[in-house]
Order: sequence, then C-alpha cells, then structure tokens
Amino acid sequence: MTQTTNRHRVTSEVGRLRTVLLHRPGAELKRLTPRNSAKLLFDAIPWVGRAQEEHDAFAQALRDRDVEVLYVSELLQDALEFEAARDEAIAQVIDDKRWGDQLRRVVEGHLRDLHPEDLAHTLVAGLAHEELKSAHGLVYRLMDELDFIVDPLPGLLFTRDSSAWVGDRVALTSFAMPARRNESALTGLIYRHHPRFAGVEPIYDPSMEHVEGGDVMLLAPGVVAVGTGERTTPAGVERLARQVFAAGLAHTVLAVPIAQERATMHLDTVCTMVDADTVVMYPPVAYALEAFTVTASNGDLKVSGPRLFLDAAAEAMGLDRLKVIDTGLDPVTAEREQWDDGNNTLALAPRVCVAYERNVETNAQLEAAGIEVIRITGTELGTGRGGPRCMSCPILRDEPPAA
Ligand SMILES: NC(=[NH2+])NCCC[C@H](N)C(=O)O
Repeated sequence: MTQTTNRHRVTSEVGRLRTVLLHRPGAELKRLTPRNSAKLLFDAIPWVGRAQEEHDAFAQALRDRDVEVLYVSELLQDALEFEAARDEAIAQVIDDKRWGDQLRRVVEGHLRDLHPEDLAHTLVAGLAHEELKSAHGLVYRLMDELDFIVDPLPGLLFTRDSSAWVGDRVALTSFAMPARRNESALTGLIYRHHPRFAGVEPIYDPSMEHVEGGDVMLLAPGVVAVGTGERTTPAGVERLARQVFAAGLAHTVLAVPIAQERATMHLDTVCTMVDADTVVMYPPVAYALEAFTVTASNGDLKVSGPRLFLDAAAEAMGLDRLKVIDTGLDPVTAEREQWDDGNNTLALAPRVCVAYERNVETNAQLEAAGIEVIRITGTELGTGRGGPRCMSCPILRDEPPAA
C-alpha cells in the first residue's frame, strides 16, 4: 500500500472529519452478564443485535457525510496476516499470571492453530472456560466454569479511549481500568503491523503512566487539554506533556482535574467541542472547571494556575474567550442528559455534530445556537456509558478554520 502524506493527522476536535476508526460491537458484548457487567464497565446488558443496528446507523451517518470508516476488527485481521503480529499478539495474551505453565501451554497451542480471522475474533471476544476443551490440569479444573480464560473486550466499542492522534503521531494509551488494558495492546498491533500505518511512530505506549483517550482533547493546533480524574492520572498528564513537547506537537497542555467518579470518567463526558471556539459543557461544571497550564521551559515543564478552564483554554488558544453553549437546563434534566452522554458530541466539521437523539433538550440548545445536530439512536450502545465521541477515533481531519 502506498503512503500518502496526511493520511493520518488530527490537530483539532472540529476540523472536517475525513477518516475515523470505529469498532462494530459483536460477540464480546454477548459475554456480558449481570455477574460480570460491572467489572467490564457496562451498566446494563445490551441487546446485541439492536446495538449492532444502532452502530451501523452511526457508521452510515458518517459515510453519508463522506467520512471514511475503518473498523478495528478488519484492520486487526489484516495485521494478523503477518507472523510477527501473530507472535506479538499471542505473547501479549499468554502473559497472564492467573494461568500457570500448563494452562499457558494449552492456550498458546490453541491460539497458534487459529487463522488470522479466528485469532482476531478470540482476541476481542475472549475465550470462555468451556471453549477450551483440550485443557485440563489444576488451574483449569479449579477455575469457575463461567469464567473466561481470555477476557472479552466489550469496551473496544469506545475506540476513542485506546488510541488518540496528536498531529501525525498516535498515542497508544495506558488504561487505568484493568478490564480495558488489552484494548490498547490490540490497537498497538494494528498501528505497528498494518501496512496502512507503516512509518507511524507511536508517541505514547501502554507501559507509560495512565492516560485514556477520552481525556485527551485537541482544543486547537498546539493546544491539548487532558482530563485527570478516575482514569488519567496527574503523572499521565505530565508524561503526555513531555512526549508532545519533545516531539514538537504542542506548545501548551492543560491539565484539567475532573471529579473522580463514574459519571465523569473522562473529560469528554462533561465537555466536547462543536466549533473552533465553542464547547458544549455540562452546566454544573462549565463555570467551575479549572485547569493548570503546562508549557515547556528549559528542557523541563513549567506549571501555572489553576485558573478557570475556560480562561486558561482561551488564552492558550489565542482567543478572547471560549464560547460555551449554555444548555440552560434545569439541574435534573442536565444530570440525566449528562449521564446519557448528552455532552459527548462528535464534530464532523465546524458547527456540525453527531449526538444521541435521546438527549432532547441538550440537542435543542445546540440547534438554538446554530449547530447542526445529526441524531443517532443509542439506547443499546449507551449501556456502556459512551456517546458518539467515545465511539470514534478520528485519524484524519482537515485543519480547523481559524477561530
Ligand atoms: N471516552 C469515553 N467517555 N469513553 C467511555 C468509556 C465507557 C466504558 N464503559 C468505560 O467505563 O471505560
């Protein structure tokens, strides 16, 4: 495959979207039960067929706007055609301290016998106890029969979190949540081995301090906001700042503390951008959120603040002010719609965004502010607590217009 310049490059949240990475949910969602859903970070048991229909409609809405949609499973399968990728994938999976040598040998043999397509399927859907008929031995026999030998990855649906592009470099993220750690191992396989990404050098990797993609927001070229709360740690923000400064990808990183709770697990659950100078924000945090401004200074970091996020962001972006779509909602509606990812919009271009249709009042406020809202259904997709931004990893966007 030929490399063209600017095949992958993202410098903002709102430049016209050209290529995006999605994951169509599949067998891994069928693994969710009331027994394991909390651990796998879902709040309900999704109806899988309907979730797939909703996801297909989401992908179609993007294609209708000329966005190229790439799928994780297809890229993974292509990457696993290469022996080096298969070796790496298997080595990652069998590095599991729960198993012991005997079970490890059996799992390794099982995975080695799989064709790339089946291996890709197993890496995503996991391997249940009953599916490994050839196993025996102490660990296998003492395992709960309803348990998994290889854990499924239902969170892969939220492709935003396992990798994030900053300019023409990709950050393979480092998950705080154990249930999601193997997701960035898979995206790593894709970026390292798929010919489409030949020459791309990751700027961050899963062995580094915790950073999840939902916390990383490209406010403007050269300005990156990073939420720190339940997922991304302060040390993660610091490391990411060092990495992007060293690579010349940004001049300012804003460290944005967010409440350490499930409702606000990532920065993009409370704030997303809909234009080069406009954000939609959860009302209770809009005028309270703070930020530390981090810049490079003599080979180290200079930290100032905290100040109001809106002020720190506007200054770093070179704007007089960052506009907030004042959703003007009553507190109960605001809380309900925030929980259902009302603030989690995906911009397809300046002033055009995709949002869940159920957040009726937030969407009405967006439209009143002149934003085009492309509505999608997310009744089943939303059971994992993620909206259009969480379910998409932009790989190519046009440069944003000057704000
Ligand atoms: N960027 C996001 N807000 N992602 C949402 C991720 C949801 C997922 N169930 C988790 O808890 O990790």
